[in-house]
Amino acid sequence: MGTSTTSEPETVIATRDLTKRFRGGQLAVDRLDLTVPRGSVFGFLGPNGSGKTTTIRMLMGLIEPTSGSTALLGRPMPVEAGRVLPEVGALIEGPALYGFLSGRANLARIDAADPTSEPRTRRARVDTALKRVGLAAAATKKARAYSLGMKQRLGLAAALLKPRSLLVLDEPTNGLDPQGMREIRALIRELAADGTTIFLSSHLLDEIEQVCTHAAVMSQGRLLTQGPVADLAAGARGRLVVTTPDPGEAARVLEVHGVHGITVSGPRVTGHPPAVDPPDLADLNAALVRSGVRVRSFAIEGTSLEEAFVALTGEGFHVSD
Ligand SMILES: Nc1ncnc2c1ncn2[C@@H]1O[C@H](COP(=O)(O)OP(=O)(O)OP(=O)(O)O)[C@@H](O)[C@H]1O
Repeated sequence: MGTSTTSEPETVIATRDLTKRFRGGQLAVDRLDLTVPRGSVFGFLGPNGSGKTTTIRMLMGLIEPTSGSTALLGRPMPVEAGRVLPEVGALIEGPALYGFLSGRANLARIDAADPTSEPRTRRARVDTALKRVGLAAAATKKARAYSLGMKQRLGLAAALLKPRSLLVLDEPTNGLDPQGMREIRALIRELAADGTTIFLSSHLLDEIEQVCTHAAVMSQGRLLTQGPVADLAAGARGRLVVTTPDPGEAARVLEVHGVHGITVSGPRVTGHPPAVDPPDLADLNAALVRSGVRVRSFAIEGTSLEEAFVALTGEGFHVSD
């Protein structure tokens, strides 16, 4: 399923200087240049309030940008929305479902609302979509009896009633328990394996690392970086972790030697090594020992996206769930 554009553009989402300033003056998205390659699972990462939902709403033509431009599937939006949007499935801010209807009846209603969908093949389309998301057995249950994860899967099924080139999912695992999250992530991987480009927002770094091939990192409406996840994570230097019975002195010595963002928790002192590539860790260790710090362990931990984020912003990736 998936690709039905004739032109098959290599870039499925491209924004240039995309900006949204709300009426109150809030600059939610600031000159965003996003490039989402075809076939990617693209994670749009950022803490709460960093502008992800606003961007997605602009991409889908739900709100107007203040300035800048957007192209979906190689076509300018919103002027070509009529041609583009049928190829784009979206799940934004949770699916709108009727609790008193079954999962199947909900999908049938959504399908019927699409003037281009053929009524005679509706049942087959709905059943295929239900099967796709693993809800065939629960098809006749009322939607209000569905778990949050099942509701989310039903929302995805709605987005999959037609073959799509692109799926845009806003925080698809938000509010789900770990099992629900695993199910949605597995489904995203399956859809991607079929060739659908998937653009998903998340405030969860590990989620992006688990499912995405590419990512863009947002902070306060601005794009910090974008590219293949492996490249972003490789750019991080990792966190220095020292365990010692002398944490105060260790912190002082490390700071003098250019380690920044130091935190002390019991015997554990962590921080970011100086931006020398590669940092001379042997010298750092020797400096500690010279100052009489008793070093029990000295290691670099994790070169994850989280470290990349910290390195880019100089701050932790704090989010309120
Ligand atoms: N309709 C609106 N009017 C005014 N300000 C808004 C509006 N919608 C969002 N904002 C502001 O724009 C900024 C970005 O919000 P947005 O919802 O896009 O962020 P987000 O990264 O999606 O965060 P979350 O994960 O919490 O939804 C925030 O400061 C928010 O308060």
